[in-house]
Amino acid sequence: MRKITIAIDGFSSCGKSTMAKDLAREIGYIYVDTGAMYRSVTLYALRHQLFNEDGSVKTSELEKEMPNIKISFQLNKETGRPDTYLNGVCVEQEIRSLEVSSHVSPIAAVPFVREALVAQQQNLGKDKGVVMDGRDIGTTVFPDAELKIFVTASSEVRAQRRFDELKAKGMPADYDDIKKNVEERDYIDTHREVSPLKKADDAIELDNSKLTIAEQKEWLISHFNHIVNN
Ligand SMILES: Nc1ncnc2c1ncn2[C@@H]1O[C@H](COP(=O)(O)OP(=O)(O)OP(=O)(O)O)[C@@H](O)[C@H]1O
Ligand SMILES: Nc1ccn([C@@H]2O[C@H](COP(=O)(O)O)[C@@H](O)[C@H]2O)c(=O)n1
Repeated sequence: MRKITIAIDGFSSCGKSTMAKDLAREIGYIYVDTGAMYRSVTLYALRHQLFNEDGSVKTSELEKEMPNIKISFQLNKETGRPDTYLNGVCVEQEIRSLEVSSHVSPIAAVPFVREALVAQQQNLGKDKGVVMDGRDIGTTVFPDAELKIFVTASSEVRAQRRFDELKAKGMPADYDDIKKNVEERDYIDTHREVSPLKKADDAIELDNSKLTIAEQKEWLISHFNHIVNN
């Protein structure tokens, strides 16, 4: 069966990576979480004091540090999913913290950061057979992707899902803080100058507010089958 490129974009915490991971596992494709890459640069910047007091990025310092930031993925045999590594150390937990979530969108708006990560993403997907999720996969990273999905859900639903997830993991969570973070990231991601979050003209939109995880997986597999069988 021919291999294709699948781009899943959308708003924060709407279920993109859940959909992308489920599909990749089902069809035997590589899964790439591009948000994890922006989060890793953010973690590095936090650890190296590369933010100003007001939360803006110390861009010239960060630019000098970019050659020292190496991001990679390794399959976790227990979860069956790729873990994110920053300079050879697994940072899968740390990059999901609210502190990283609160600083990531300004980092992702920096043009040289995007340029470096987009080049790496294009390289990871150059042989097709990849499901990649993010904000600009269908518009910038792989504008020729055969299947493009744009996922949405209300901010209340998204915050509630994230809140439930953190609670289930026994982690501290405040619904209002999470909702505020989700909305702030959406605003910065849709308003930045370089590759703002937007639906590609040829993307299929899915509002999954009222869908279960199983239903959205079935919906996505049917779109995949339609493309590869026609
Ligand atoms: N249809 C759904 N119904 C209920 N919960 C869902 C659904 N889809 C995803 N979730 C849950 O919502 C949470 C956020 O999902 P996920 O991490 O996949 O979102 P995301 O869009 O990749 O987020 P981010 O942009 O922050 O990386 C997870 O706890 C996930 O299990
Ligand atoms: N292709 C992408 C992916 C992510 N971002 C930025 O990273 C943030 C975190 O992404 P998550 O998917 O893990 O939530 C996100 O809010 C964006 O600022 C991006 O710009 N482009």
